Amino acid sequence: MWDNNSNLKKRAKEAFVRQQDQSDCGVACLLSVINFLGGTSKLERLRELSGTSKQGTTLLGLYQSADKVGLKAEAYEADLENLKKQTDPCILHIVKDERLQHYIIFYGIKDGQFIISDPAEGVKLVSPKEIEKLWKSKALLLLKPGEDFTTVDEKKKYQWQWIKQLTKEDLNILSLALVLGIFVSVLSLATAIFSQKLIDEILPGEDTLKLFVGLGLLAFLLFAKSGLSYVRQLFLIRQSRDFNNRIINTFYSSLLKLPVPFFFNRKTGDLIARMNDTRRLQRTITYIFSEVMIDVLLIIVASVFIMTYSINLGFFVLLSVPLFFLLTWQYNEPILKGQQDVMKAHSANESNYVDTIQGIATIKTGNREPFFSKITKKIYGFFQDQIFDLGKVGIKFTFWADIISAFYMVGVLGISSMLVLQDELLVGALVAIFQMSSQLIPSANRLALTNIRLQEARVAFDRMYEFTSLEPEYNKKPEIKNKLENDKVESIHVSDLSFRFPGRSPLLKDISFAVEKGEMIALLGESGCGKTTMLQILQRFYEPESGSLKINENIGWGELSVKSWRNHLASVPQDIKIFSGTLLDNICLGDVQEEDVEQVIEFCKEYGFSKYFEEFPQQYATILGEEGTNISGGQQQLVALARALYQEPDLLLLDEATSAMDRETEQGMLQMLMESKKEMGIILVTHRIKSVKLADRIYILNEGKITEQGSPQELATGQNLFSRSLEELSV
Ligand SMILES: Nc1ncnc2c1ncn2[C@@H]1O[C@H](COP(=O)(O)OP(=O)(O)OP(=O)(O)O)[C@@H](O)[C@H]1O
Repeated sequence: MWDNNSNLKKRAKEAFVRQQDQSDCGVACLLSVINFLGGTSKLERLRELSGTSKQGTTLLGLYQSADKVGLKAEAYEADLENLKKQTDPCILHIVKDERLQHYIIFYGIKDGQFIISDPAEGVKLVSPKEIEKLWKSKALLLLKPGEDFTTVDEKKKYQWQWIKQLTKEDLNILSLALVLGIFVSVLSLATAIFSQKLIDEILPGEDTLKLFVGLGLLAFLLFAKSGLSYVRQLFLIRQSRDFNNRIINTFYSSLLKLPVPFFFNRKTGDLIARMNDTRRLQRTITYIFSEVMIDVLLIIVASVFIMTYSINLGFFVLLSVPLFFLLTWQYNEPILKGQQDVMKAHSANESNYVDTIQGIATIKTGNREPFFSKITKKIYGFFQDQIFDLGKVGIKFTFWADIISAFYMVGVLGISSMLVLQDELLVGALVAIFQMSSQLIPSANRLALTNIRLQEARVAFDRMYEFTSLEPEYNKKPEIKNKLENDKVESIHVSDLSFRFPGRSPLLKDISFAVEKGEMIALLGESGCGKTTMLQILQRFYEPESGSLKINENIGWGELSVKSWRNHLASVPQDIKIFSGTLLDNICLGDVQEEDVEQVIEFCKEYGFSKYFEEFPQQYATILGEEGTNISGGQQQLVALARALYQEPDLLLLDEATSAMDRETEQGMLQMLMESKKEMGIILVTHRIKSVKLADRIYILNEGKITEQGSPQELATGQNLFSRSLEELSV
């Protein structure tokens, strides 16, 4: 037991996360516990994993999200005596002020008092009596680190490996750029040295020959500097291009491997903003690898050079450099916070653009342009305010950096002038020292800003890494062998399948149904009863909570990889996506080769699509999507149906796939499907009773369960949704 553990309260305080609003108390508790155990996560992610809504989080939602972040969670009902004995943090479900549902954390006991972390108030000691009063439900969630729990240190290690992997190919080119940079910096000191020789030796000696030789040498060095600088810049932009290509490709391809719900729950604008953030990463990497060394060298070389004229002056120069670092240290926090705020506001702004442009028709029909303009103005205004605030911090920083530079330049000039007056320094040397000092200041300034640059890149990197570190759906079970490689799916049997969205009550309960090749079955049910979700589970977008699915009666679902399973099915969803490209591209969804053209045209003729597609302005070459012709909802469904059938699936999932078609087209397509089903099994989800009537079997879903099943003839005589809809149809 943690009795009298004085360190515990301190650790609890360090780990404390304050709730942002009342609905957040559960996830704030969870994040505090994660911090306490040495891990790391984000409120946003926990909110999503736990299904936190405006009403808050259920204990079940917390349990499920804890499991997903690698914690071992156990839910109990306990009493005060059991609680006292706990040696791991526990989230308690309490009722505050007799009405408010709330979560708090119990960490342990100190001097007979309970160490409690309340996300609304902070860490405090509470008497057993008070706990008894608050903790009426006696429900607690015990949390321990599980096998998959990643600590901050481990995360850093993975991040470092990721960065190393990404920059491995750049090291050669960056090293070359570095070497060239060193030459360029040393050569840029040539002017200063020549000025000194000119003023102190050549001009007083009136030696014209020496003057021309000197000028020639200077010209040569300056030309060499320009040439080397040119080559170095070329190297750097090449590295920048290659690095950006590499990082975006890596980021984007790992993004596409993430499970579908990830995209359902994210704003497109936020993803785009994060991709744009990669440039910050590239700039910092280039700077760290190629310029930091140059700045360090320039400061050392210039200081040593100044020391050769005057030791004291050299020390003065060297000692002034830390002042820039001191200043940066002072401004580190506000600049970092400002950068984070700007990045967040940038994401929100991009998301708003995507949202409003995608919803333009709804906005216009409702004459809501003024409202959305106002919202956009506000969001953009907020984004600009964040840039402004960061700019203000930047200006203040620059102001103080200028003051330090002025102090430094006056100091250098003052000391060297005194040395000239005391005949310890020649005027030419003074000019050279002044020139070198002027070159040294920007280097010292840049060097001092390294930490801020690093932090900025770290924020951008963290935002990217958050996504790239998520588990891709394909890799979940890499050892799986594809048992179905050359075989076709002849039948599927779903048994006792249950499913719920994180933190929500069960949506599908013990669902069982079957479909065989040559059959069309229909799922019928009220809106929101889970039909679309069932089809999404079949596509393996979501994992069911329990139940099984057998393919061809003997292959378990888990014995197939997600990828190979999807090779056997095709779907027409409710929301159809038409991609930018020709009609042909949209049907093939891949590299269209010359031989495919004939094949697609033949396929469309055979399946009865050609009479619709030949009416398109350029027939199969008609450009569709964002940059092309807009097509009607019914035409979009025709394209999507052709796309699905062209894949020759064994299982076809149709979710309101003909709802926007005219009666005649719909009848034609249903007829075609009735003929095609000999090659596949079809699952139809529709509210259209005329289509349902064509099914071989109907499954009626009600309140998450299949309440009735049978052929249309069998169900028509009973009392159910199908028979009632039939009656309405005949009225
Ligand atoms: N990603 C999600 N997270 C949480 N709840 C969700 C999510 N997607 C859907 N739901 C909820 O699940 C329920 C079932 O949705 P689903 O789309 O499966 O219904 P449906 O039967 O297909 O409805 P319709 O006939 O209107 O198409 C709905 O209440 C919906 O709000």
